[in-house]
Amino acid sequence: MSATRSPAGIRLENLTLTHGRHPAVHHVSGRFAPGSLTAVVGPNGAGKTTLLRALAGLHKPESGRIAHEGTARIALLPQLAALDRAFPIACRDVVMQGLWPRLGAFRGVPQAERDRAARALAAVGLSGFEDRPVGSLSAGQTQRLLFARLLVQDADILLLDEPFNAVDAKTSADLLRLVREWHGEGRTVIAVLHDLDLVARDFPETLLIARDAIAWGPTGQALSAANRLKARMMAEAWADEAEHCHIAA
Ligand SMILES: Nc1ncnc2c1ncn2[C@@H]1O[C@H](COP(=O)(O)OP(=O)(O)OP(=O)(O)O)[C@@H](O)[C@H]1O
Repeated sequence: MSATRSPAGIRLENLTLTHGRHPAVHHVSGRFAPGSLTAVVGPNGAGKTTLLRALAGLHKPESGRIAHEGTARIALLPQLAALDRAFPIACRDVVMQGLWPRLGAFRGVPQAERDRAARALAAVGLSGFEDRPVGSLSAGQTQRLLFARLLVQDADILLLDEPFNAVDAKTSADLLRLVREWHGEGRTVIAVLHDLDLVARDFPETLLIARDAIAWGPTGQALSAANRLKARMMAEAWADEAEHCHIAA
């Protein structure tokens, strides 16, 4: 990835996201500062994936706004389960998908870009996997592959949805090293995570969400016992059939 970065932050202005009539993210305001490394945590169903998809431009706000500070290339690492591993596609071609926004899906790929894909596979420890069908990979190898696809996108803002889910300690450490490198290069990294120990150790900023933003700021403060309890209670207070803007009793 290239070393020089233009500052790329994102502001949420009273952002509400819904699925049908269900609120998934509710009147959230705040800022992912340029170059920040933020964990998004919260109970199941708290709206974390929906928020990430909205930041990637894949989910339209019901109300409020997502304001980008600066011109940024954004890349999303979806949850591992979102990848169709039964589809017969080789690892090289999965990595190449990361080049589509720049090269188009159906154009020939220049040798330089093929080399870049090979380097990305090597960087995640998958040298020699170019022709392997994706369905033959273990969960950890598949997550490495998705990181290689992210690498070739050379994005200013990286959105990671449970990047260390279903991977062992070695893979997790290797991928975390990449995340730290991206942060060190001035990229803005936003990751949905469930492992609070990892968050406390490696993520300086945290957004604790339970549809509403419970806390957003330095991780030590955001993850206080009081805030975590509040997040649990808020998650229980939101019924799935709740009307937009109403908390069920
Ligand atoms: N496509 C969809 N259609 C209808 N409702 C949805 C859809 N996707 C998510 N939801 C609902 O929106 C709410 C938030 O879901 P989301 O996946 O964003 O939560 P999450 O915090 O990422 O959860 P988890 O930690 O379990 O992955 C949930 O109530 C969920 O059922």
